[in-house]
Amino acid sequence: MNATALPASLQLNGPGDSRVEASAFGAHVLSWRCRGRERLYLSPNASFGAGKAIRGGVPVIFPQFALRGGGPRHGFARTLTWEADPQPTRLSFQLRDREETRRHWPHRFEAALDIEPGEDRLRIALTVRNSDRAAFEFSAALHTYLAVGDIDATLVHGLEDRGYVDSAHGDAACPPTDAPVRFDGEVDRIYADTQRPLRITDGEHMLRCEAEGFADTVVWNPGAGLAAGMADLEPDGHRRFVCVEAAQVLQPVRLEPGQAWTGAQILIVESSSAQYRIGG
Ligand SMILES: O=P(O)(O)OC[C@H]1O[C@@H](O)[C@H](O)[C@@H](O)[C@@H]1O
Repeated sequence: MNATALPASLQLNGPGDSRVEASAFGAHVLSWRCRGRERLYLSPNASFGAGKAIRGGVPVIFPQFALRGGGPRHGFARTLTWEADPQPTRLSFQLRDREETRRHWPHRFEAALDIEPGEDRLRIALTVRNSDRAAFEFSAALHTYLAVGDIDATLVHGLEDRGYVDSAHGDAACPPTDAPVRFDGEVDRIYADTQRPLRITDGEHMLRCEAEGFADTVVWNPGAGLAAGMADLEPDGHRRFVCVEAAQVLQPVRLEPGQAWTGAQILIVESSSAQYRIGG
């Protein structure tokens, strides 16, 4: 990690060799090592600052997704400093409404991010509570950058029978492809109602990805063309990650005063399996 370009971080060892690192800036998971290797991609060119989110790890998207709202792209949560409250078995961060948040989104809220490393897994949970006197709606996502050996060999399994919104092509509604998602250029899709586990393979390794509370899944890789214009990505950096995001985008969450919502993403290391190899 480039220490000068990234904020200070907190570390926590879980069972086995599981070890997570996260920053209070954005409540951003920067690293998760498990079973002998780093499982998240963090760009060596990543930087942070006012309105500048860290490229890689797990950005927290709240209270809006992309430009679907009047505030900053992907919301303000990923570029504000949260309050750290480390616990023995998890890293916890809290964010409450303040002048900077009310400027973009005029609601009183409490958000918490809990990051819990297990022997073969990482659980990341976002909780939002309405502390206002009126109902509000929001979108959210855990914008996870999974490390892969090579994007050309990477497949996302489990979405074969789901239609999707193609954000790369004017939000066109597309039918199911009956095949794993593969990457040979920009892929930017929102899949609705994806309740089952997904499997991400890169020809060598396999990760299972589960979600609770989040109804949608966003799959994103910029491809070579867009990546070349991203200053905080290393040359060919797009080859080293795929974003599989647990998301609530197409149907925003509505909370009445006093109500709370929790969405979680669980990443689970699985051993490689021939049945998931390309062409297998
Ligand atoms: O560059 P950003 O703001 O972190 O966004 C990265 C990508 O995030 C994804 O979630 C979106 O679907 C893409 O459209 C977007 O390009």
